Amino acid sequence: MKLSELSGETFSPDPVIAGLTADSRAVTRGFLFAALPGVNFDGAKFIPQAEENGACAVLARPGVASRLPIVVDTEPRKRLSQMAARFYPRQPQTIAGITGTNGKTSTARFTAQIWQRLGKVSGSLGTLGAQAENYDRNLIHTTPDPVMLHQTLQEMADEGVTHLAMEVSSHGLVQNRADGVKFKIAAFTNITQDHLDYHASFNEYFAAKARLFDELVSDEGVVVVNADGEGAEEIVNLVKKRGLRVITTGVKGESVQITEAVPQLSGLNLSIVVDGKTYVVTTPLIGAFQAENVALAVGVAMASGAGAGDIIPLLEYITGAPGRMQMVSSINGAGVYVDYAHTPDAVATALKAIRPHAKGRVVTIIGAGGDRDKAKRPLMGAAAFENADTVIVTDDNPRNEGPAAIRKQVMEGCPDAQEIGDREEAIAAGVAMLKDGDVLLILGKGHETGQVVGDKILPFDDAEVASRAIANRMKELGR
Ligand SMILES: CC(=O)N[C@H]1[C@@H](OP(=O)(O)OP(=O)(O)OC[C@H]2O[C@@H](n3ccc(=O)[nH]c3=O)[C@H](O)[C@@H]2O)O[C@H](CO)[C@@H](O)[C@@H]1O[C@H](C)C(=O)N[C@@H](C)C(=O)N[C@H](CCC(=O)O)C(=O)O
Ligand SMILES: Nc1ncnc2c1ncn2[C@@H]1O[C@H](COP(=O)(O)OP(=O)(O)OP(=O)(O)O)[C@@H](O)[C@H]1O
Ligand SMILES: N[C@H](CCC[C@H](N)C(=O)O)C(=O)O
Ligand SMILES: [Mg+2]
Repeated sequence: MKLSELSGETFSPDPVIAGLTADSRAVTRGFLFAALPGVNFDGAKFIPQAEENGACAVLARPGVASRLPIVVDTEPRKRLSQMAARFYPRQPQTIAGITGTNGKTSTARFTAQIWQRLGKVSGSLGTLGAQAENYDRNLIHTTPDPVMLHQTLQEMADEGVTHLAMEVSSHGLVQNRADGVKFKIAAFTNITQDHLDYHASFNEYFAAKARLFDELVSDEGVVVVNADGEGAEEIVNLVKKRGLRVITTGVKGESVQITEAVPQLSGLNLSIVVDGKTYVVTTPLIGAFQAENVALAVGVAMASGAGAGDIIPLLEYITGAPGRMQMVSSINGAGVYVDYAHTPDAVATALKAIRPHAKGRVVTIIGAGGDRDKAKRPLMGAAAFENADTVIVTDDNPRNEGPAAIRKQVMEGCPDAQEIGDREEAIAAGVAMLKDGDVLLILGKGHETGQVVGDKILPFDDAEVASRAIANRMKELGR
């Protein structure tokens, strides 16, 4: 594709663009290099390196000089997204963007499963990568950079995917990563504290999420809102101003109303009312909060044109996302679970959700990530203290921070907790204290397969480590 076609402007010379990237190190011959201002660097600094690597054009803010043809834009991130969408023009026909602090991955996975059982070729894209029946791609971010994103959307469309449920993170929204995506549906889970290391205030965090609803979803789009989530009312008001159709879901939902969500030992019984008709269904999911995510997924499927009577019976077959309230095994009649809660609200929610599964004590293991929102750490500790009987504080991706200092901040919220820095030892200690009827809930890493220490990723999988700890404990006990 020529630069003029890609940019919509006239250029002479008008080079053929072989690819796009915002990383000078990834430039090869014939690429357009997008020089983006970032948190650490101004990408303009890398134009010489991009040239050396074979770049034939540049995208940059006004005032940036280059001897290559240059596309100038005051919003280069937005422009890069538009260009990526032109370079990779095919997208699944129906894309639902899902945002919110907690529940995006779960809702995206549920939606894709519903569509699949309705006979659509469906997929999901987010924290767990991009997946469809014949497609599996690992992505570095929940919402990848626009080039990787549009390449993935095109590959999925070419694999026949027509229906895609896609997570849209607040970082992705601020950085315009998804501005070229044609969202027919936008869904909102909830908003509570997270990422205040990156967003200057909670209001800015909220404004980032709101972009999906006031700017990105199409004018003919449908918005689906979990009415039980914090921030729901604001989102509903905002989209009503735009005149978009709104579907609200949850206990307070008007379109998809949950009238009962009763946790069972191995599932969740739900009563859901749509258009005055009550549907009763048992899902195999653990955790009362999953009712919110399931109802939201039902709303998204309805927004895509399916009927409640076709959708709701399918919930019987829905499976949870890996690492979300996932039962690993049991020992001494005590269940061991792994969950991805890494915000104060998620910690409280997950622990409350596991309580009905414990006849005895709820033991939890918790840590907080380094180089991320520091203010949430004591709040996560306090949520653990308030909702568990025994708390062990350990490490969770210290990244470039001192792990002891992170643990100390978590322990401000739960001073009586046991502190065991080494995560494997912490899990072994948690397993060793279990008695008949207890539950151990290991929080924070969910599906992750590594512990990020400095710039190294050491292999670490909570479910695997917990299984090993259980096997060792059984040996010790002579079973
Ligand atoms: C805070 C944040 O989101 N930063 C992302 C952002 O970095 P940045 O623009 O600030 O980059 P920078 O380091 O200042 O560099 C500026 C520019 O120079 C370029 N550069 C840099 C060095 C070089 O040698 N050559 C070069 O061209 C960079 O590619 C960049 O375009 O753009 C980079 C390129 O796309 C991302 O890798 C980087 O993600 C960082 C590593 C990250 O960890 N992001 C996380 C927090 C994130 O995005 N998380 C969200 C939310 C997860 C959730 O759901 O909770 C996600 O969607 O995953
Ligand atoms: N509706 C909800 N309300 C509150 N907490 C929830 C909800 N859904 C999930 N959680 C909690 O949040 C954790 C993460 O869930 P999930 O992965 O679905 O969210 P996410 O929004 O995709 O997170 P991330 O931003 O890290 O990608 C779960 O393991 C659970 O503890
Ligand atoms: N998507 C989340 C992942 C957090 C997972 C937790 N294990 C951590 O490292 O804090 C984030 O970027 O905040
Ligand atoms: Mg996610």
